[in-house]
Amino acid sequence: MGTVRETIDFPQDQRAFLQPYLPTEQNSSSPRPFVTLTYAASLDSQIASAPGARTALSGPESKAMTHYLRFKHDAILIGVGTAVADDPALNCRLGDIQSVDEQPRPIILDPSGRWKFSADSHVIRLAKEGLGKAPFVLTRATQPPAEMVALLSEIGGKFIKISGTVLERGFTWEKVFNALEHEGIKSVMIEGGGRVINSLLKPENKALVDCVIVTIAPTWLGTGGVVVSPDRQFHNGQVLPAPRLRDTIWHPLGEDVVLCGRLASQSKS
Ligand SMILES: NC(=O)c1ccc[n+]([C@@H]2O[C@H](COP(=O)([O-])OP(=O)(O)OC[C@H]3O[C@@H](n4cnc5c(N)ncnc54)[C@H](O)[C@@H]3O)[C@@H](O)[C@H]2O)c1
Ligand SMILES: Nc1nc(=O)c(N)c(NC[C@H](O)[C@H](O)[C@H](O)COP(=O)(O)O)[nH]1
Repeated sequence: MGTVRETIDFPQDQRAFLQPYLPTEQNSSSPRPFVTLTYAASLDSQIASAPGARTALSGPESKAMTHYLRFKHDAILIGVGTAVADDPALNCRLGDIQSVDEQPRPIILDPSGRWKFSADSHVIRLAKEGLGKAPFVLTRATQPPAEMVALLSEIGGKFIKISGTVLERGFTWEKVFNALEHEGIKSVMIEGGGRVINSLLKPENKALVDCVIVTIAPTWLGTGGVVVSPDRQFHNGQVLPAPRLRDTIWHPLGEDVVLCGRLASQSKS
């Protein structure tokens, strides 16, 4: 049975506040992709009610905004924890989309082959039906399983091998962005999950992030969920400055508030 084609509307008159935070043509001449870090959090800074639990936090208006962001980026990137927990679609369901060429490319960071996708996985099904692009899976494996290689290649996706050192069982971000640049990807929105977000907020990585867009939902999830709270960093016994946003806008959207800001240049101070 085919997938029901859902169409989401993000009204034109609500789009303007995001404009200063979106990738532009000027950015596209930069050697590395424009990076937007975006997620939805509860009032207790949690993005899921438990590790591995898919948790809807965004209301319909901010969900529509996320689809607009997907429309404005060349790629959507998630960690394997999110791929396994959410079986996400990773496509844009905005009415603006005219053809699959306008869809963002799903990128999954899966160093050790935890994501056991099949023809039934949401993102694969959508790509088969022309409702999204096929994923690129970043891996450390020299020989990923042949049936997965075949499934991806049938729909225009692939495994991309990232070699060299790995950071806390993850890839170094420079290598990830180099790989995306090599694929001609000029802008990427990083949607999570917890480990990916907390890693990007570390002092050594935060200069790689151009904009941060957080949806804050008016709810508390309670202890035990997936928390956005980067480790406190020390240097010579001193606590390093905590990440902080500048150029902020707080924009109410439905019952949520959307916080936009920038991290990058602050890390140089
Ligand atoms: N509310 C939201 O906006 C939102 C968004 C995305 C995910 N989520 C939730 O987050 C949860 C998953 O989060 P998680 O922390 O378990 O997994 P994750 O999605 O952050 O994936 C982490 C994995 O990615 C891989 N990885 C590769 N390079 C990495 C790097 N440089 N840094 C960090 N990881 C790297 C590692 O294998 C690591 O274990 C799920 O419950 C999902 O529903 C919520
Ligand atoms: N903006 C946002 N609000 C949420 O309430 C929520 N849970 C996510 N989560 C992001 C994560 O990347 C999910 O995996 C995708 O939101 C899956 O969504 P799709 O199936 O692709 O529509 N993101």
